[in-house]
Amino acid sequence: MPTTAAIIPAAGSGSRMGLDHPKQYHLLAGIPILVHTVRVFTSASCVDMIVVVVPAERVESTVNLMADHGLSGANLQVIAGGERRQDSVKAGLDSLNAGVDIVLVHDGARPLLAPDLIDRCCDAAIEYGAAIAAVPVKDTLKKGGPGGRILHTVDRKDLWQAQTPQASRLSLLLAAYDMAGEREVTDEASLLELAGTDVHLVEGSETNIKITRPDDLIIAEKIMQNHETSSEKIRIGHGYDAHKFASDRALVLGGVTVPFEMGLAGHSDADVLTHALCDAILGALGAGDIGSHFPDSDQEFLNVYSVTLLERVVDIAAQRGFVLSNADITVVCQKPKLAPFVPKMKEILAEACGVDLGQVNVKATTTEKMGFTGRMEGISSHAVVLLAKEGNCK
Ligand SMILES: Nc1ccn([C@@H]2O[C@H](COP(=O)(O)OP(=O)(O)OP(=O)(O)O)[C@@H](O)[C@H]2O)c(=O)n1
Ligand SMILES: C[C@](O)(CO)[C@H](O)COP(=O)(O)O
Repeated sequence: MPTTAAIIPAAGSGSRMGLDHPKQYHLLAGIPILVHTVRVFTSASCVDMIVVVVPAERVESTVNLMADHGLSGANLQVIAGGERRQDSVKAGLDSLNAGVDIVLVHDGARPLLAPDLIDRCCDAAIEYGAAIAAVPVKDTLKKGGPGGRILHTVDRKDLWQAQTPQASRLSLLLAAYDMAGEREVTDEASLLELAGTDVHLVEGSETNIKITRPDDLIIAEKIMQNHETSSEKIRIGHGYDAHKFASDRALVLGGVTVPFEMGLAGHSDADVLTHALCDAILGALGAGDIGSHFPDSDQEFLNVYSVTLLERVVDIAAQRGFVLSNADITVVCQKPKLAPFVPKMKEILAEACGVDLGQVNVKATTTEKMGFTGRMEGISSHAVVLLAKEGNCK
């Protein structure tokens, strides 16, 4: 298979959207538009590498943003764009190594493309040299003149509205750029046509919209709701943690200080039950674990009340549009007996997660003196959670 690179131009200012930030960073269903777009390309089997082209001042923050959403690695590069879309695309082309055969250019502001459209554009570029996504014009078109007067009607027969991806052999697009010089274009096909390259049409979709004006966000939200697969509506996660007993510590479990002659060792308050719940939520999000978000090398978290960490984890989920549907936690503890404290634990954890009491369950068990917990070396805990997209959890 030819080596294929995707270039995602996302360095625009989004002036027509009228936001105080570039539209490609605006949240769509709780996730930045650009993250949605890049995610589709990371799942495309024909794409070997992705170059995201962003405003120069946002390169570093975009790298972090992608990593926060589990998008990182040698095959995902973020580089600075240029003044015009075509300059940003050229910056992407210049970043590619000579081994790339096919290049797909796709607007970062088009997050709703279907993965199969990427494959079809790629296949067409391999077959014909160049191909773009497009949809047949369905409205009657008018040429407007001064004062909004109609000059004439444009025959819409055989007219197509160009979209992206716009795909071609890398060599053809580089040659087209060389030939075009400073000519202003609004898509790659224009350059290829000017260079005499036959460009083929691949039927796209009306849902592959470019988010350009405020109304487009309303349309995109609705399309996203219909697109969301079950994995984007609900997410399951598991968390596990264990801590050793320590004589000079308080025993904190589920946010409750439990009277006992020993506590648990740890950088924080070592609340093993709450840590397992944090890891289950982060696991459901694909967002790492408690150690990656609250490192035990950071003085900020020395002896921290772990329920405050849980609140921050719940915020991370909320930023991605997820709320806790329910949690089931099992703490494995030979001694002390925890049953009297379970109701308070549930109350504290439910409040921290912003859910009803019935959505958080806490169970305590011994191991009949088997294993490290049975030998009173420490306490462990498992947690399982179900997260749901806002509006889908009841
Ligand atoms: N200098 C530029 C201008 C645009 N783009 C990208 O090209 C795509 C399509 O451009 P458009 O929708 O016009 O985005 P903006 O230029 O940001 O919008 P506006 O024209 O409203 O300012 C977008 O993903 C945009 O980020 C880019 O990478 N570099
Ligand atoms: C490339 C494109 O999306 C095809 O429709 C369109 O030309 C981009 O235009 P913009 O003004 O840069 O959004």
